Amino acid sequence: MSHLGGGHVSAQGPVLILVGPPGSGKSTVGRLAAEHLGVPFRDFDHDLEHAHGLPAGELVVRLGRERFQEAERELLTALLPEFTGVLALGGGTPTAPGVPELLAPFHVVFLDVDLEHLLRREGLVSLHPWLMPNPRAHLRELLKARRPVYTEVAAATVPTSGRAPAEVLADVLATLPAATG
Ligand SMILES: Nc1ncnc2c1ncn2[C@@H]1O[C@H](COP(=O)(O)OP(=O)(O)O)[C@@H](O)[C@H]1O
Ligand SMILES: O=C(O)C1=C[C@@H](OP(=O)(O)O)[C@@H](O)[C@H](O)C1
Ligand SMILES: [Mg+2]
Repeated sequence: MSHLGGGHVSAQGPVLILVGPPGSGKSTVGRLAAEHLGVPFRDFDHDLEHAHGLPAGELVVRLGRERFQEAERELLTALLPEFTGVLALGGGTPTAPGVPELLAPFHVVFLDVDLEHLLRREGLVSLHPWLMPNPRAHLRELLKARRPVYTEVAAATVPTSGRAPAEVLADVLATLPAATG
């Protein structure tokens, strides 16, 4: 259970927010969850791309991590009050300064994955050029550093290693408060 969120789910804003490392399945499962719930789906990486004119993975390289995170916080601040569907965040978004506080009123679920399964996920390096030159070492450190942050902002953690998106979806839906689940 999140210390920041404390289970206070806001009536306004996204009904569900997915967090987790790149390749954990936030976009895939988020889309399925929105379909199941009959609400709109929003991929935060696409919002960033739309606002800044470059795919999120390239934007990290172009702006550097600090300015990328400022851009993320700014966009998220604008989006949260006006979007009521399912939101898949970027993998690094919860680690941007100020973002855990922004997420606190909402129902956040952490999609967890272990390193070996993550490395097998399709398109990982081409979508995330900043993982080069050693994606394995980079992801190992990234998981170690970020797991506490994901856990802190989320009300629930759903394991995804070796599990199909439909199985993950069922677990995610089961975490929702009764009125929306
Ligand atoms: N549970 C899963 N098992 C295997 N592959 C998955 C799973 N979830 C997603 N994928 C695949 O992994 C890749 C990354 O998924 P994506 O949803 O884009 O992750 P994220 O948005 O968290 O970066 C995609 O090729 C997707 O089809
Ligand atoms: O983990 C990260 O730092 C990032 C993850 C990406 O999103 P996905 O997790 O949806 O791939 C994207 O926002 C950007 O490349 C940075
Ligand atoms: Mg994604």
